[in-house]
Amino acid sequence: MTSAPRPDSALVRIERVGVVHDGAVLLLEASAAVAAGEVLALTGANGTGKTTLLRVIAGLQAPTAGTVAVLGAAPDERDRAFRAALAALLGPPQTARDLTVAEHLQFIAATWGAGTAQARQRAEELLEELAIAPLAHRYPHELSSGQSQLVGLALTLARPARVLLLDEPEQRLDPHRLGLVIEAVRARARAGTAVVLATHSPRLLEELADSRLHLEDEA
Ligand SMILES: Nc1ncnc2c1ncn2[C@@H]1O[C@H](COP(=O)(O)OP(=O)(O)OP(=O)(O)O)[C@@H](O)[C@H]1O
Repeated sequence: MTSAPRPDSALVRIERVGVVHDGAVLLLEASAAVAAGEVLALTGANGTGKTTLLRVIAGLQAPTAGTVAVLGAAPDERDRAFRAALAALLGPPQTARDLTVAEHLQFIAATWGAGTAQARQRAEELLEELAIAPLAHRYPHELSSGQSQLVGLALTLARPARVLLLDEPEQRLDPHRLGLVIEAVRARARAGTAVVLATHSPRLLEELADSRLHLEDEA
């Protein structure tokens, strides 16, 4: 009797993924697998390809070598099922000048199926979780850089996600706020989300990461 092939338990699998652009190496070959509930940290010096690898997993950049699978399929940014499975904070999020922070959060929740009351509640929960409730009625251009980072994270966490990608979530955060972010990401992982994050923060690495992929420059 032949047994059926076992489904891949990894929500994210990258195999020998590399990116070359105009003759320049953006990312040397990288391989990793991330299961539900796991946090993989990408580390390495500036310019070793951490953001590039996150962009590849998010379907924003095609690899020039190797393969990447998210929930068993190649990333497709325009596929709604893929968009419903993956949330990413890669640089400042796009925001609308005429919507407050709370309205942005409600809008995202409503986009993904929440009714009005539920969307409002979801927004309040995220604002509380990241201690940014006092910013609820600010517009995006009325925030400090650290506050913008927290709001960007809240907007990302407002999306449904079995896979969460974060590029240096520690940026511009004070130690207390960084602790809140670590808690928030840990809670998502405990709920079964696979997390891939790039970081230069020893604390984040120590407190959050289950595994680490260290990227190197071209020798
Ligand atoms: N649009 C682009 N065109 C050409 N080269 C690029 C482009 N974006 C990034 N690179 C190059 O790709 C390499 C990897 O950049 P990437 O942003 O992925 O590094 P990183 O590890 O995230 O760096 P950091 O720690 O500074 O954030 C770098 O050498 C960078 O100069």
